[in-house]
Amino acid sequence: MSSLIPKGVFSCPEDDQRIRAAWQHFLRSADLPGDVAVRPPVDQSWRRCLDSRVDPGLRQAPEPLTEAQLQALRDRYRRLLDASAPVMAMAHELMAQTGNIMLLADSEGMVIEAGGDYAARDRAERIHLMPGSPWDERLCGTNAIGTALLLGQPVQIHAAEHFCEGIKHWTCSATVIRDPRDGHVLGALDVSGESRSFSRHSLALAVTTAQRIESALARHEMASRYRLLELSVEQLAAQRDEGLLLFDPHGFLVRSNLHGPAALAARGIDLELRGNTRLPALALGLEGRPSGPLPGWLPVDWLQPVQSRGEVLGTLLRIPLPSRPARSLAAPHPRKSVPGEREAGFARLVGNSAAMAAALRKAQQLAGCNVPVLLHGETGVGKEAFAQGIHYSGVGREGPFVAINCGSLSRELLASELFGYAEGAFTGARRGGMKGKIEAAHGGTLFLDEIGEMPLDLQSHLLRALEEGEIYRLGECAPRRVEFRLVAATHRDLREEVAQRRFRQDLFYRVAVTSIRIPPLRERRDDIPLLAGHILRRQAERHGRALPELDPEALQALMAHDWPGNVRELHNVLEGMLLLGGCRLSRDDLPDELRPSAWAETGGVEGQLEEAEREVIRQAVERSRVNLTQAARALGIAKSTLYLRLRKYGMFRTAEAGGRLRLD
Ligand SMILES: Nc1ncnc2c1ncn2[C@@H]1O[C@H](COP(=O)(O)OP(=O)(O)OP(=O)(O)O)[C@@H](O)[C@H]1O
Repeated sequence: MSSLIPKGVFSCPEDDQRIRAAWQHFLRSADLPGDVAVRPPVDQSWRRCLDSRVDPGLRQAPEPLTEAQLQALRDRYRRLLDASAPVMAMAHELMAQTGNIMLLADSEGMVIEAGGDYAARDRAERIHLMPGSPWDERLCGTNAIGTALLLGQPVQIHAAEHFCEGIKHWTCSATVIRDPRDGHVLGALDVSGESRSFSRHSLALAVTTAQRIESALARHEMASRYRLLELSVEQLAAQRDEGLLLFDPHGFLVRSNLHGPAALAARGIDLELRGNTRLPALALGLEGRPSGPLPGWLPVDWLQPVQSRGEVLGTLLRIPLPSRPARSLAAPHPRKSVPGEREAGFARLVGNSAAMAAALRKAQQLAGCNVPVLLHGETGVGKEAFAQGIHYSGVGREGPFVAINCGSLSRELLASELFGYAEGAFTGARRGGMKGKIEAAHGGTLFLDEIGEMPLDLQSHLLRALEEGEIYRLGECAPRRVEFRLVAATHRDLREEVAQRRFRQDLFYRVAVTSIRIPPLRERRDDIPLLAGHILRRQAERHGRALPELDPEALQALMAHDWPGNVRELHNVLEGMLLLGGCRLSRDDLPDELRPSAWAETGGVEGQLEEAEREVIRQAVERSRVNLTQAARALGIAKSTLYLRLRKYGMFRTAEAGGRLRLD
């Protein structure tokens, strides 16, 4: 991301005359007069211009590219152009009649896009400040685009500060645009106008616009990584004896399967698997093929493009383990689970609804693949139960399962719980220090509940633990090796948290791409009968009670409820009913919030009156043992009215043993 505006980058138009005189002196003697303060970035740039023999009498930048050449350049910079299109369009509108233009340049200073005031654009074209023209400092002397690119920071160049005569009636502010993945400079954003339009704010505008472009780039990047992983996850999860490394279209490593490090080591390939590992040869060219010569150790038939609808989104590098012959790339054999089969770790998760089946299928698929998994869902939907399922069905099932909730601890406590501490690290620290949860999860799974609540600085330490496989206990200088699988959970939208800068983007990439949404109970009401039966059986056993029968009316109420607390709430309700009710659990045994008033959706006073009426009618009918003439008389209403009311409230008059009413 662009840094904040450093000191000394603003021009002082009131010094313009003196700076022009200093420039003339500089051209004569190759040095500045002692009494004029030319700002350091300008002074240094003039000296570079002299060294590069830039012609100070230049009246304009070199001739622009032809239309075809410019188009080819723009194709190369498609990603940057797409990310900046909305802000350039806005600049066009906002800068109308301000005398200012906005320019986007590539990393060499070649202008690739322009927007803003039309009249100013016409005047800018006279000095070739336009798409297709190069504004490299070595060609055009001191200028905001070229100088910002050389310095890698924002800079304002006003009037006489420009090195070449023909540009001295312009004022320009520019900053660099960096690639959010690794911070390398992608290009520059410039705001320019004739010198009378000078404003200090132009530089602020350039910096904020560049930041918006960087954010857009990061969002695009996140979305395409998401797609790439979605497309490759089945292959990465498959239990095959080969190393699989997934690379994005720019040649950055996205993921490795479990055998990746072993396959590299077995073949003596020296490639460290870290978050920013890059194989430049795997950067894809325009036609979706690797753009550079492959390293000697990499035969072309190890490469498999990952495609969607004809577009190549990345590359899967498949490294056969030396003992086995390489398999045909065309015939991958992903491990398939038998339909309906539920792996051991997931056996205690109940539910056959389509939504639950989809979540379970994905969890079983990811369990076999050593990637972090993010579980997304409301409270009580079963995130921890899923995490355990993934652990007990995964490769580390023999190791420990360690859970910690990031939302329930203060920052300090969470830090020491996660990373542990050395003896004497702080007052009250235990003698001998303490092992943290990450170390405790070594060889197994760490379940980080509510990861979205983790403070930003701890997120960096967690990322390091994931990427480098080492942690430092608080107060210790030597790292400790840790190897664990991360399963994280959150109820938050982590993309939004990243956008709001409350969650680190690199950690998001690491954990959120392989995510599973666990649907809330209200989206899978079909599961409630099965779940209710399962919970009642378990609780009856636990409390040494006979298994009670659940009245259909009560079940219907359970199915109609919205369950803000999801399965946990259902569990608590049923346990309470079991302990307080008899051998048949009816609607009367339901807690108040699930009684008819809560499931009748009318709500408010009207709803409550109706509920009261319904209850009076029910009692009268039951007391009369479903003799409706007698019940109507007891209620003081006509029998026909009673019929209408019974229909309205969904009661029908078939009496069960004991004369109870049931819902229609
Ligand atoms: N599909 C299911 N089948 C059986 N039991 C379930 C299921 N889903 C959840 N449970 C049970 O519901 C209770 C709550 O589940 P769990 O603690 O996993 O939820 P959670 O999403 O992690 O909750 P929180 O967000 O509050 O931490 C547990 O007792 C769990 O065993």
